[in-house]
Amino acid sequence: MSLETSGSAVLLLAHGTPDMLDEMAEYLSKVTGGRAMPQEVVKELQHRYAQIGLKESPGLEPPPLTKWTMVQAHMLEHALGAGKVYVGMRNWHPYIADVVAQMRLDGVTQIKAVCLAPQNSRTSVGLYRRAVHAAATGMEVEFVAGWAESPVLAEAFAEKLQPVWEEACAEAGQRVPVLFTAHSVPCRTIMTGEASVAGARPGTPVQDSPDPYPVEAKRTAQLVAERMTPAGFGDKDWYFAFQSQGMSGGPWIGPTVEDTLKAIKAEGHVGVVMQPVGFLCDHVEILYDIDIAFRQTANELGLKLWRAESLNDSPVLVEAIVEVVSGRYKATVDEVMVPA
Ligand SMILES: C=CC1=C(C)c2cc3[nH]c(cc4nc(cc5[nH]c(cc1n2)c(C)c5CCC(=O)O)C(CCC(=O)O)=C4C)c(C)c3C=C
Ligand SMILES: [Fe+2]
Ligand SMILES: [Fe+2]
Repeated sequence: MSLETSGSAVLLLAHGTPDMLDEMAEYLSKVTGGRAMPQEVVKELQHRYAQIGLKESPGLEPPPLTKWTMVQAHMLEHALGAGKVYVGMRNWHPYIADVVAQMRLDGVTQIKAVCLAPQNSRTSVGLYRRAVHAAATGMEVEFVAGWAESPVLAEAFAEKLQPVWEEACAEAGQRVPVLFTAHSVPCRTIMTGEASVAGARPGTPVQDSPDPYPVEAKRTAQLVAERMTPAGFGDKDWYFAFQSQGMSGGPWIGPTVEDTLKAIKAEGHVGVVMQPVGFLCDHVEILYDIDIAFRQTANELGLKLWRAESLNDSPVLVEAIVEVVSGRYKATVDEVMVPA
C-alpha cells in the first residue's frame, strides 16, 4: 500500500486516557471490556492520576498520553510529507471507531494501521486489531502487528538512555546497572489454548501459539543495550523486569520491578537507571509507577533511581515510525481486505 496513492492514510493506534478524574470508572470499564472495577481500584487509580496532574475538570492541556500521541502524529505527518495521519484510541476519545468513520467520510479506502506499542501482544495489539477490523468494514487494512526489533526504535531509546546513564555512573562513582521494563500481562495471555484469550467464552478460537510479547519486549531491551557506548552493555550491565502488574486478579508475568530492585541491591549496587522500552511516551505507568512508586521502593532499599526521559517528541522515534510505514523496516504485517 503506497501512501502516495490518494485514498490511503496512516492510522496510529494508542491506549487512550481519561481527560478528568470523574471519568475513571467509565474509562476502566473500556479497558476491561465492560467489566466493572471494584470501587477501591477506581479510587486508587484516581489517586495515582491526581498525583500526575489530572484534575476534577478538563485542564488547559490534555493529559500526557493524549498530548504526546497527537504530537507524534503531527511529526509523522510532516516527516511523511504525503497523506494524512489519524489517531484512534482504544479506551478513550478519540475512539478508533469514530476516527475510522471520519476516515471513511474523508474518502480514505486504504488504512495503514500502526500501534504505538511496538511489542505484539494479544492484550494490547490484538485488541487494537479487533477494534480496527470491527470499524473498517469494506476498507483495505494493512495492520502492523509488531516492530519491536526496529534498529531505529532501539536507537531512539539508546539516545535517551546514554546521557542519564553517564550522569548516574558519574554521580555514583561506579557503573550503575540499567533496568529495562515493559508492561506485565496476565499469565494466561502467554499460554496457548482457550484460556489465553482475554475474556474467553466457550467456543472462543483456541490460540495454538504462545504470545510473542515477552520475547519481543526483551529483544527491544537487548537491542538498546547493544547500542550503548562505549562498546555496548555486557550481560551484567542490565536487567529486565515486567512492571505494573494489573489490579484485576489472577497472576501476571514477572519478574516484578520490586523483586528486581531487591536483587540489584543484593548484588551491591548503589543505584539503578530505569528505562521502560514498551511505552513511547509519558503516562501514568511512567509518571506514577516509576517516578513515584518505584523510586520510593528503591530509596527504601538504599538505591538511587534515575529514569531515562520518555521518547515523547523524539525525531528518531518518528524516523522509526516512518521506516515502519514506508516498509523500509520489515514489520510483522497482517494484510486484509475487510469484507463489506
Ligand atoms: C501488553 C500489554 C499491555 C500494555 C502495553 C498496556 C499498556 C497500558 N495500560 C495502561 C493503563 C491500564 N491498563 C490496565 C489494565 C490492563 N492492562 C493490560 C495490558 C497492557 N496494558 C491488561 C491485560 C490489563 C487488564 C485488563 C482487564 O481485563 O482486567 C488498567 C486497569 C487497572 C489495572 O488493572 O492495572 C489501566 C488503567 C496504559 C495507560 C498503558 C500504556 C499506554
Ligand atoms: Fe494496560
Ligand atoms: Fe497498566
